[in-house]
Amino acid sequence: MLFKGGGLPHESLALQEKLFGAGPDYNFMTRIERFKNSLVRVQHFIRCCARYNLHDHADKKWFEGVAFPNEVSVLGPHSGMFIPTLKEQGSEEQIQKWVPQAEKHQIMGTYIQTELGHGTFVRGLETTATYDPKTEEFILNSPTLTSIKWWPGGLGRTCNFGIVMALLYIDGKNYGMHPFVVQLRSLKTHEPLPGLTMGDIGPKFGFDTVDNGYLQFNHFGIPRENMLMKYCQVLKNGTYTKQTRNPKFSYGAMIFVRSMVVYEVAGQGLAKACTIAIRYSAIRRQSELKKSRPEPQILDYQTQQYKLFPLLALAYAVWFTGVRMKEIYFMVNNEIKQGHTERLPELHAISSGLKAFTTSMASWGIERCRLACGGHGYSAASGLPKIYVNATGGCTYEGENTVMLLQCARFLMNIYGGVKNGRRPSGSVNYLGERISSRCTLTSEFTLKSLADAFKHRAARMIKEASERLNRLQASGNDPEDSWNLNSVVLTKAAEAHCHYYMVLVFESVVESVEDNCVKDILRQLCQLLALCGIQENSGDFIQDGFLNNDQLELVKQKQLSLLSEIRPNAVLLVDAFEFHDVQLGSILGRFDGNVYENLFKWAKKTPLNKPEDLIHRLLR
Ligand SMILES: CCCCCCCCCCCCCCCCCCCCCCC/C=C/C(=O)SCCNC(=O)CCNC(=O)[C@H](O)C(C)(C)COP(=O)(O)OP(=O)(O)OC[C@H]1O[C@@H](n2cnc3c(N)ncnc32)[C@H](O)[C@@H]1OP(=O)(O)O
Ligand SMILES: Cc1cc2nc3c(=O)[nH]c(=O)nc-3n(C[C@H](O)[C@H](O)[C@H](O)COP(=O)(O)OP(=O)(O)OC[C@H]3O[C@@H](n4cnc5c(N)ncnc54)[C@H](O)[C@@H]3O)c2cc1C
Repeated sequence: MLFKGGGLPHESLALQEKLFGAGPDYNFMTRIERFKNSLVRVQHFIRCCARYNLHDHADKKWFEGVAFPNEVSVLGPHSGMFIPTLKEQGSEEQIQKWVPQAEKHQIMGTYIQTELGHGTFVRGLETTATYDPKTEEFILNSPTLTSIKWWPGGLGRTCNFGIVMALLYIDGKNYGMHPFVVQLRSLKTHEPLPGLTMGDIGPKFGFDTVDNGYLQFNHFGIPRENMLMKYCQVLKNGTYTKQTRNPKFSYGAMIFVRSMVVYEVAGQGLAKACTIAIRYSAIRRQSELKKSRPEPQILDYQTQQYKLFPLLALAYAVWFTGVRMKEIYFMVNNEIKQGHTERLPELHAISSGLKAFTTSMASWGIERCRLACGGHGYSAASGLPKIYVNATGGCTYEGENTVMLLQCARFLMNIYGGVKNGRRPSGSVNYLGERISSRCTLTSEFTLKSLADAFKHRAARMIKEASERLNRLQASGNDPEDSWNLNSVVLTKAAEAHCHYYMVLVFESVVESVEDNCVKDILRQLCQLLALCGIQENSGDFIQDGFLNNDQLELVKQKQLSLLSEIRPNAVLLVDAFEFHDVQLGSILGRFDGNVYENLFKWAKKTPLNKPEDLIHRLLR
């Protein structure tokens, strides 16, 4: 792979610098300049992919990380949602019609589902697609103000196509949410087609380079052939047929992006923030550790290590978990394509849970990295603000995190209920079929197996207790919906415990798979630190049923602190191992050459506010 991170031929790095490194500074641009600059880079990116024959997905993703550092371009919704939905939900004929055009970027599409009044509650969406057998068209309409499509990336100014999720009506009957391919703009003038009102939704917390937009339909007709018909069809005479029992097949695009977000957003964002903060902490010297001795690297303060090394361990854990999540997605998706849908519920649950768990942890971790960098961490030059606003969007899009945890909890309750009725669970929930051992095997050795077993015990206990509490609530007269709501805090915590165990288990399996003993030992330290910090931060969960006692918790704390000094010698190497190019980091604090102060001063002098400007002089006179 030409551009794969790691062992890149030097000339390729020079190529990246030439192509994308020397451009205008993102931090000195207005929102409109950032958006326009992103479009220029999108065009350049597409031309470069063609010129250098970049078709390998990993190459394109790596190249994308250089072309759009810590930002989403309009290629995100196009390549991450529009094309995958066409491929997953379109008939062969529809795939042949639209996918080649989309892959050549002759059409640019987005995924249009959320409305002004609804995002989470998909069944509450109001946009209608009413079939007219006379014209053999679907008439798309926004019947209310709240039904205006709102948020889709690229919808404001860029995309000329979109997949619209709308309620299918035939002869007055509502068949539920279905996907429709809609041309939004003229391919000649790029003007919105008649019957469509479109625009950008305005400035946001981040995502400056994407024109998230709104779209209002006014009885807009599209051909019958534009409903994606892999799993269900509408015949010319209006007859509705379907080949799947599961109505959730149309929700497939969301599972795909959720599965990708774990690695692409949470994993990458936290790893970059750790790289910046740990490299800078090795450069920054401050205060006095010992009288009449030089100022120490701030990375030598135990408190600085305590801030950053658990996050480094978490970054490795999320990275490995994201890789595993992708593997599971593609494996189960292939099974589904062959008609085996048994694992779809588990895929939905684990992708929902891990997307929520890892984006929340990553957002929290990126902010702690900023805080660990003092004043310069608060400067845009650190790169950390941009990394944060880009990553934290992942807590909301593709399913708001609380809602996603509840979806995961719903699956866990189904599985746990099945176990009590004799069903044997498998896959990521197979442990729920085991008897919960109350015997804690943790010793001062803190083997990875004993640590993973502690997280298994915690998850199994919390899931069991959530289920029992749900039953008690119902037994005391609450209806199922109220019982669920009155139990939802407990349910989200049980889902988080499940995801936490899953992440520790993945990390343990990766460590055991490493053959090089030196690397194995270092990764084992990180996995131990991840687990010990998890136990300490959630100690109530581990002592509540007497699984751990105070003496064991004291051992946990001591081991945690001793690991900090054991990891210190390898900390910078461990972030260098992520192999982020300086252009991908977008950070003066995290530069590979460590030349921070000189470049910070150079950068500041270039800021537009330092350009001689009469108006400002007049204002200040
Ligand atoms: C830049 C690229 C350059 C080129 C590089 C090469 C490109 C290659 C391509 C690869 C690209 C990689 C992609 C990168 C990704 C990272 C980049 C990020 C960029 C992101 C930009 C932002 C994009 C954002 C998009 C959006 O936000 S789209 C809108 C998302 N909206 C939601 O998620 C809504 C959330 N709500 C819901 O999903 C549902 O309402 C609900 C699940 C909450 C409830 O649904 P419902 O009420 O219908 O269901 P119930 O709760 O009653 O449950 C009923 C049963 O159905 C099951 N269920 C529910 N959902 C699903 C599902 N999705 N699948 C399967 N089953 C599902 C429940 O489990 C219930 O089952 P049960 O009855 O058995 O319990
Ligand atoms: C950066 C970004 C990009 C986006 N891109 C797209 C896109 O390309 N295409 C697209 O269609 N959409 C897109 N979206 C929209 C996104 O999918 C929705 O914002 C998201 O699904 C959350 O839905 P909502 O806005 O309705 O939040 P709400 O659900 O209104 O969330 C508000 C609060 O209500 C709570 N809540 C809601 N329901 C429940 C429940 N059942 N139980 C407990 N609490 C609940 C939530 O937990 C949250 O705390 C994007 C959003 C963002 C921020």
